[in-house]
Amino acid sequence: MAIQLDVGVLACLRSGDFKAEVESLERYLQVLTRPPMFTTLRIDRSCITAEEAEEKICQSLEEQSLKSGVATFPMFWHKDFDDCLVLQNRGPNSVDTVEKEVMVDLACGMAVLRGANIFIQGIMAAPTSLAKGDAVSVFADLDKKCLKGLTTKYTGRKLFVGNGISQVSRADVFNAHSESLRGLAVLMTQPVYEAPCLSELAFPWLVAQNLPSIACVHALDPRPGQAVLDMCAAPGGKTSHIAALMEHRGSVVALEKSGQRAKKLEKMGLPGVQVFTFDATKALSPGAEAVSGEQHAGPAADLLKPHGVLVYSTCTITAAENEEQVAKLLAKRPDLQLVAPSVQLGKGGLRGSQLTAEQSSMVQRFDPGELLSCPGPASGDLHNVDTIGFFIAKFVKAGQKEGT
Ligand SMILES: C[S@@+](CC[C@H](N)C(=O)[O-])C[C@H]1O[C@@H](n2cnc3c(N)ncnc32)[C@H](O)[C@@H]1O
Repeated sequence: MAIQLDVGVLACLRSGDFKAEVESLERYLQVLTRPPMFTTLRIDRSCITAEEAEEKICQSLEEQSLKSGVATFPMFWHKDFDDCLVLQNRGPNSVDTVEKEVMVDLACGMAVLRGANIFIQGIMAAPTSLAKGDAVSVFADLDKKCLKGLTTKYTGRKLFVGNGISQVSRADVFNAHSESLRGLAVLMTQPVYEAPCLSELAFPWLVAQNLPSIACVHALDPRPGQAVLDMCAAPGGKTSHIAALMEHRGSVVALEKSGQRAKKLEKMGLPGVQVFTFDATKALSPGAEAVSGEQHAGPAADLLKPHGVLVYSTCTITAAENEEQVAKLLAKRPDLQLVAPSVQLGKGGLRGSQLTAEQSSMVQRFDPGELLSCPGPASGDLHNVDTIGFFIAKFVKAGQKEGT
């Protein structure tokens, strides 16, 4: 698969003074055409020991491997985080297609690239002859144009994601009653990209989470008994990590402006976590006012107590949402000091941003485009770079009193 820019736009950029920008854009487009080559699992070490967790995960991966025939995955503990297991994915494999084709929707296709099997609701089209036990080739509908229930081969743009064994007939899929809609439809036996199937690792003490999100909560470094405010909480990956590092002792207030997402988070029943449907930009101390267009670090600084720690993070790599927000906050709030996290995995800030060299060295920018830079990251560090795009900045508030 390749992502292509409009030829006219590209020619225009190349003809101008944008050579570096075009090169960097092309690097991103290459990286974005494949899934990350690592899966990271966060373990709530307040519930289980490292040895027990590792044993149970290995056992589950071996069971998956026996079912699907896909070999199990090399696994190691992240050297900086004792609650993070890293699994090495594989691919792209060269896989020959078979005659029967099953089309799946784009979201389902993307999940298959990250190790999932196919459930009935993801299927868009299948041949009329499809029977349980058939070998099938699975394609993702790239343009969302495949008609549900199509009986002929789809001829639009499609991405081959691998082969599998159908667990259902066509009638099972398209005449399905609502209760059977959740069933397994295709067990992937020859995926183009191989990764552990996360739905099969359903342990209460395990969360599949991107490495930068894990690094973000470690930068905050919450301790038992403290009080923490999570201002954009759902689906709750970081909230649950905060609660785990606090060993579920202390108080975590989780704000989420979407009622539906807040409800789901509340249903997780995390001990010590109070969930509120609330717009965090309105969570200001009396007398303070939100400035429109500013990110949540505006109000958060007001709410922070003296010596309190504020961690600002985004899952984007744009300077406008990252370095520029940090620079604005530092200019506006002399009581906030930018500090380096104890573990610095992400690279520093963008060159040429509004941050000084010293400030840049303290923020963490996770930028998958680095994978293709020259020289690239050392092979032992690939799992720290082959991640989603992310940004983390940590501040400490000045003050008289002790506390967090
Ligand atoms: C990227 S997700 C956050 C991921 C989350 N921190 C985690 O680690 O699982 C962003 C969430 O912030 C919520 N959100 C956006 N603006 C908000 C606001 N002003 N107040 C509260 N929540 C907000 C969105 O509804 C969405 O659920």
